[in-house]
Amino acid sequence: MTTITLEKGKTIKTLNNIAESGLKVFSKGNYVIDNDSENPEAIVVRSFNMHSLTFGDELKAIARAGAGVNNIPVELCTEQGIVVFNTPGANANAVKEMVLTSLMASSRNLFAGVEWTKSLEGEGKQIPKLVEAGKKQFLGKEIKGKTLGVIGLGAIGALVANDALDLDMDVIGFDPFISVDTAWNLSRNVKRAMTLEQLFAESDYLTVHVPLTPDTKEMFNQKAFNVMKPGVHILNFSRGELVNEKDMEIALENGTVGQYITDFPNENVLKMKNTVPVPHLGASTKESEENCAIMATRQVKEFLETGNIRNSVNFPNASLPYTGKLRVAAFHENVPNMVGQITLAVSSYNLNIADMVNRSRGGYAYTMIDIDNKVSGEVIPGLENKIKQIDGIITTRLI
Ligand SMILES: NC(=O)c1ccc[n+]([C@@H]2O[C@H](COP(=O)([O-])OP(=O)(O)OC[C@H]3O[C@@H](n4cnc5c(N)ncnc54)[C@H](O)[C@@H]3O)[C@@H](O)[C@H]2O)c1
Ligand SMILES: O=C(O)CC[C@@H](O)C(=O)O
Repeated sequence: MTTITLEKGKTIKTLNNIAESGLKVFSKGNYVIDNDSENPEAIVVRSFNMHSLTFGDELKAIARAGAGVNNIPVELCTEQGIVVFNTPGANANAVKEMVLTSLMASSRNLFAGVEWTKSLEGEGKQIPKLVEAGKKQFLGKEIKGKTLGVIGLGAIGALVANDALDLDMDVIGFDPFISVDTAWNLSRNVKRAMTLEQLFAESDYLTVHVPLTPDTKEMFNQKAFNVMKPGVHILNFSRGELVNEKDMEIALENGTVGQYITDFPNENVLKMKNTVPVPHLGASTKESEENCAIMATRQVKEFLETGNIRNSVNFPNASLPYTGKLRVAAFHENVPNMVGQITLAVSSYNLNIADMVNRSRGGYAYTMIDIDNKVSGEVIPGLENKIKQIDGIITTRLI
């Protein structure tokens, strides 16, 4: 356990191995990293499943050093006013490199070939002869000129799609919610599929880069396999639950799916034919772990120290330049007259507003108000309590 203690500290807990360069972010300021804490102010996590945890009343933020947040009870956090961050794009290059490596290696039957070669240990001088005789069982396919279907054109999918074009593949993509930023970065040579079925029908290789949501869960199922080209290779570096395992097992047995390369092995997956189980290595590079950890911890630190929110998956993003004067930060229901009531509470203490921001997201909103005056210590708890009593306020901080 790493412990960095300065005077009275804000407690940060980590639930997975977080790169030291990220934790160093907390060495400036009053922070204690205590992985045994029952009531931390912030948690930094990677893949640890947080669904059965209960959260202490000090918890203000959870930062996922990575992309997928399906291991975090995001809705519950929102209801409790806990901001959840992730680190968009910070591990995208690592995953892209892993996808392209696996695409080529599996197409050349490299994994199965190497495994077979190792089984020849003990055959002594016969090995070269056995290799030449046995290699025909691993005859591969070149990816050049074949079609790669990319589902989800976000940070990872767009990188994969662009680089696959450079490998002389034809690329077809499907993403009904593509962001403007990604659309700008995507090569115009990536063909747009209008439906998932069209993409399934045209692809020799499929790679999936979508979050796990109720909409995407088990998107690879019998119905999908029915329209795919026989022998298609499927790469899943997103989440295991995107695949209906029973249907995948049958599709592998009858050759509808030629190979299934997955970063999410389990007991069933390990029993399936023609499967390449990878131990969740997609984002496991030094560079990616550092990028994610630094981005996650910086976002948490900024939020705790200034209230500013960047890259939240449940709160609206909102920031104001921090002047060091008193700031009110309130998370509340997105209903009429909340800002009016908060500013009324502020003016009841005869305080002047220097700056403010109010942003909403779905049924919730976040308001930050900067006070112009020097505020005495006694005013702060009174003002905080007054704001907390407003109907619809979920959490309030005076920073
Ligand atoms: N194996 C690993 O180590 C690893 C690492 C990083 C991310 N991931 C997984 O990959 C996922 C994608 O990561 P990212 O960084 O590219 O995320 P991202 O948010 O940048 O991109 C996701 C894309 O999926 C699209 N999308 C959402 N629903 C869709 C649907 N129904 N059909 C088609 N497209 C849809 C979105 O519009 C978005 O463009 C993550 O959610 C995570 O589960 C795994
Ligand atoms: O932390 C990891 O190693 C994996 C991260 C990955 O699954 C993600 O969603 O970003």
